[in-house]
Amino acid sequence: MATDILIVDDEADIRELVAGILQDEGHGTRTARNSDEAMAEIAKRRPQLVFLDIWLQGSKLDGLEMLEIIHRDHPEIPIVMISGHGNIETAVAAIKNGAYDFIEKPFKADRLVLIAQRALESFQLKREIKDLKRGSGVATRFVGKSTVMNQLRGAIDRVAPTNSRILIVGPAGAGKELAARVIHAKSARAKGPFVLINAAAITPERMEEELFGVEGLENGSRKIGALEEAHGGTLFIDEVADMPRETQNRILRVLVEQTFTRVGGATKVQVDVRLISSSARNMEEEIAAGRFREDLFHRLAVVPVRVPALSERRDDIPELIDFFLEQISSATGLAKRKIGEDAMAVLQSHDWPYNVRQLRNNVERLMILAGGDPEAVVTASMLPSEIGTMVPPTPTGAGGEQLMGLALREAREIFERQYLLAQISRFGGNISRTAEFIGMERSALHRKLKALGIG
Ligand SMILES: Nc1ncnc2c1ncn2[C@@H]1O[C@H](COP(=O)(O)OP(=O)(O)OP(=O)(O)O)[C@@H](O)[C@H]1O
Repeated sequence: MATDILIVDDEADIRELVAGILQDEGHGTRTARNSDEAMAEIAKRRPQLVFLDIWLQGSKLDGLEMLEIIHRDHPEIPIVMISGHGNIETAVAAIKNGAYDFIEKPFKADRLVLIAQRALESFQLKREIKDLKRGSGVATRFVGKSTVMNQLRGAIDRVAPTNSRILIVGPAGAGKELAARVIHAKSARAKGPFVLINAAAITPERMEEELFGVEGLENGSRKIGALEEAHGGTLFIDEVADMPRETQNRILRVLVEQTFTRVGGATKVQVDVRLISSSARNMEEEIAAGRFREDLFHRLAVVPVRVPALSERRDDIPELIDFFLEQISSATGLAKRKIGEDAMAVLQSHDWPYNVRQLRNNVERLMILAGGDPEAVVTASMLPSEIGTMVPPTPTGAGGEQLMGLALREAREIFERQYLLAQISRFGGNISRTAEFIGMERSALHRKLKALGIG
């Protein structure tokens, strides 16, 4: 991810110099001349690092006052004070008040680059720690008060404390994995590991090694598999219907015999693992077609749990959107957005074939596309065409609004193009994975890319 450094200085020369040096190192920079501009930039998107001049001529707040506010609101952002010759004492005081470091004018490019590097690493570390701390909490927060969600919650509360094996069924992206995590978190195994293995993402050849581990590797070592890793906790097999027949046979044997051997080994391994599996496919059909063993199905689905499609609980959509705005904003620093009533109505009536994951991805996309103004309200006309109908600009006598509408549409296309290109490059050019991630069908993404003049 590109870095984002804010440089606050009243002297244009210094701003340009610092920005230039950092840009040469590949960093992204923004600049501000005074406290008002700086605060507006920070509100727009949380920077990863701030260079802050101690003396800010013609600014409402000086550097030390700003330090106090930024540090209070965003203690995780490192702030490097830029001090003039002779005010080292002030710079030292700034460090006592929470600044990360200071750099004295005139400075050498090398020192600036080094300080920036170190400060960015500190930011990254703090964020990772925060994510880790937050991880379990967020990952198990199950949003939604609709009747179907309350029923699901009730079912989860009943099955969680038991040790029964559970099969969670429901459409793609509806929250099956999340339900499994909630069950684990509410079980007596909560302090133990939660290990996930996705049967659809692993080749049949590797599946057994991943599940059971391997013995007798080249250097004589062994690798433990998911079953052993989950000892004392829960093993979640996602898309269990995609498990090859041979692996189904072995799993069944493990469930009957309660022990297994690693691939290439003879040692009998015994583990204490609760098995939760999930499937987006209709298991009865899989069994009828001979693709899934019926006896295994009955052993896995001691208790079946169904996660409803998003279209069965439209009442939950506003709360889910709020939750994702908050979650994405705190994870990425993007400004939260207000969703206008007309946009909310469209979002609530959309069918969401890829369910909550697709909704979440669209919220992220809107946050990126909404541009710089954090106060801007997302209207129905800003929604991507595959969700709402793109509302055509209101024709007026003078044609001004129409032109404005066209300009907006063009700007949105540019943003959208950038967004899609960024996602595609994130997945190494793999269109299928990109499509899955942003919750679009592959063919729809292709059409969209064509329409935007890409590929
Ligand atoms: N009720 C909910 N509250 C908050 N977040 C949710 C909820 N349901 C799903 N999510 C979020 O939506 C995304 C998709 O959910 P999840 O991965 O659990 O779906 P899934 O059914 O397992 O998907 P797949 O079938 O593709 O494996 C995740 O980011 C998850 O955290």
